Amino acid sequence: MAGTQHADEQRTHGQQADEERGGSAPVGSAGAGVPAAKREQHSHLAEQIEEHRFRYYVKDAPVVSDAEFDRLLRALEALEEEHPPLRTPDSPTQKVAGQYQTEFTEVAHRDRMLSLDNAFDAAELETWGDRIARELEGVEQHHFLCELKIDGLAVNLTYEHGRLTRAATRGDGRTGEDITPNIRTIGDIPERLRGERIPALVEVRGEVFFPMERFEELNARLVEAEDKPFANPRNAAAGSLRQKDPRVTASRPLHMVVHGIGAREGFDIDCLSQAYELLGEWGLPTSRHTKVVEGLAGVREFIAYYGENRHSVAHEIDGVVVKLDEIPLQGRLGSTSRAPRWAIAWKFPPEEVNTKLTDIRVGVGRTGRVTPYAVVEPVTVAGSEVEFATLHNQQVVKSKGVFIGDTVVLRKAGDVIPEILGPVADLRDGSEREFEMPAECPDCGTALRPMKEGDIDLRCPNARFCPAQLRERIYYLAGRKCLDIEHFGYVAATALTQPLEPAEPPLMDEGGLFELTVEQLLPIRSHVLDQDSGLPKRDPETGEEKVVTFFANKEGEPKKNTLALLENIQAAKRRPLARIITGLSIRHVGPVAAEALAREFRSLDRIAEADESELAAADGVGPTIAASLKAWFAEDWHREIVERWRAAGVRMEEEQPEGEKGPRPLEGLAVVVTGTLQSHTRDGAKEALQKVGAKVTGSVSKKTAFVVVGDNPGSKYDKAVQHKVPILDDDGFTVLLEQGPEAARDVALAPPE
Ligand SMILES: NC(=O)c1ccc[n+]([C@@H]2O[C@H](COP(=O)([O-])OP(=O)(O)OC[C@H]3O[C@@H](n4cnc5c(N)ncnc54)[C@H](O)[C@@H]3O)[C@@H](O)[C@H]2O)c1
Ligand SMILES: [Zn+2]
Repeated sequence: MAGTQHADEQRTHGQQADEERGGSAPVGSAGAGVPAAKREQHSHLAEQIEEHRFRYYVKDAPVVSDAEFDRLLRALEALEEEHPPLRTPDSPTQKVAGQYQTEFTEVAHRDRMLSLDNAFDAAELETWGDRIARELEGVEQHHFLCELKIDGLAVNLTYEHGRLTRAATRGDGRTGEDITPNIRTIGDIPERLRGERIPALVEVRGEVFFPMERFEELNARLVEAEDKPFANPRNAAAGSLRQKDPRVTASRPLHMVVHGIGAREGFDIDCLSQAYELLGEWGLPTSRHTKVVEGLAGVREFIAYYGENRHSVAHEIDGVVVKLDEIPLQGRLGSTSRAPRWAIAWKFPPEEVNTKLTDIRVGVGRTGRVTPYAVVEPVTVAGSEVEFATLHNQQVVKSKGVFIGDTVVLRKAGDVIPEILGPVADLRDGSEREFEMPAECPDCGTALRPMKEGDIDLRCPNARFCPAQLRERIYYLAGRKCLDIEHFGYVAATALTQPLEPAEPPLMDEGGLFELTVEQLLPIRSHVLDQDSGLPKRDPETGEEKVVTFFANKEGEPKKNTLALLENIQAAKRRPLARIITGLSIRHVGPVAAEALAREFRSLDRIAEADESELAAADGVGPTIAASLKAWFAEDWHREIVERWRAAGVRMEEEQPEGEKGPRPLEGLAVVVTGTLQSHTRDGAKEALQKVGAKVTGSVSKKTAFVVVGDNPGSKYDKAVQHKVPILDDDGFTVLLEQGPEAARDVALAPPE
């Protein structure tokens, strides 16, 4: 079947549908016989929908979420279902988007561009599948082509003899906007098709999208230029493509994925999936995530898979599109005025909602970092209720362009913490205000400041007495990454550091952790704080702040968990050294750095005594961590914590790992390895040295015991000569490992003349 023939047939189907509906509505008195209230409701809804479509398709700045828009459209459909005379051909339910006057030249599509019908649940998908089966009775076989639904905007690319001659938006499906110069700036889209069997004509349909990970950067640039930021990446895609000046489009990271074909000449093809293969060979960006399946079971499997793995794909997806793969069968099913009958869109639950940004507050973290966060009118998104969203720092608040009082687009994708995408700027009424970072710590009143020049983050410098910092440190210390103490969660950390009663908290800093007694715990009454905001949680019924006696039961006796908690705290003293180090909350010393420190120095005292260059030279440590360690140990109260822990019996030395308990003749010696050795790889040499107790460091100093040099040793060799450090070659290295330092010194190389 020739492509153009198929296109004509589709057009006829559409027109028929239009005419049928036109015939059923009495001309000049749309909705006659329908109660006036219903007619009014209908026209009000229709008006709202048209307004939203205009904002969405023309201004690229919708003011309601897609979910909200879909609700309105469904309400209109329900009304028309109830009162069919209301379903006139110009109803928004019967049209593809709509036709608007824009600054672009109008161009006709050779073949109509349609929208898609939706299936919102399994039953609707089933109904669609049944209908296909009914219509195709007698047909031996049909297949479903499953694709991802990309959240962008549809474009129609016309290729004539392999040359891109025109590109247009969807418009009302018959006529779109001419965006040819803009499309030419998109790198994914070839100017000329290459390869074989290039047809005389083909309309290629696809979705242009804006990658989520580049979105923040775009809005930051717009805000800086005092332009309006976009509310989400789909609007950014549409807004970037529909630019009068194609140079602006060229500056935006737009991409496209092919999802259909329209009119064609000299291009006969049986299946859409085969068409995609050819389009891919010609250099067009096709999707790797399509699949041809036989029955609805296969469709359901595809939907389930991408429902679970929605974020494993490079672009944002908002559903799955299922199409009949055989093109002649598509023609047989035809289309309505707005959507093909041979395809259906399965929508995933929305990840974006609109809500009000009621406030921006700041929270104080474990290291004193003060982080702004958004307080929003509670909304449910991706299955959970969201009240807060992180804003990272004052720079991020600025670059997102959001004001307090704005309606904002909030996104919660999978397990990721909720974030604010952007403001719905068109809804501003002038009462919104810009966020200002407070000058003082909200928990202790100390003046905030950056800790280093050039730091964006502001911190509360009152590390010792700031109650928020202590609470967060204690919570972290008891947590998974450190001491991993069961029954010691956020409520316990709050109760121990900032109780309502007694006036003096049992923990003034982390030093007292292992000395806690049951007598100290029983009288504690405290708030239950929300971990995201640090604010007291309230009783949903009375609205009062929740106060708990966390450790004692009604009789004032210790709860079972309280006793277990105390035991667990004692047991935690024997955790590996790296976990103890991590628990000290030293800046830049997370679990990985702590592992490195424990491995290289094997004792907390040696870390405290090491000088900065020695620390910096250790593998996995480096200058930033070294400086931070020095600064930490310089504080008296920090050293007091260590002493109290030592007295309580906390592990201060790394135990020798099993299997490494052999003799350690090089214990404490610093050795540098440089150049390529014949006998060992670099890592192998290091391991061999560490096994016998040596400390492998990265730079040569007076304290270096040996420098082992291979081929092409570089400057470390010169340094060794300069500091008169014994130099060993491959053979000398073997002597060092097998016979020890005395023997090695004897075979050290003579310094050069
Ligand atoms: N928030 C608002 O104010 C507002 C206003 C109007 C429309 N909308 C939103 O726009 C959407 C409705 O627009 P619609 O009529 O384009 O319908 P649709 O988005 O539900 O489906 C049709 C479109 O899906 C796209 N698509 C993506 N991947 C595809 C694939 N693999 N195969 C085929 N098509 C694919 C095409 O662009 C096609 O035109 C809804 O999500 C609606 O919520 C929102
Ligand atoms: Zn503070």
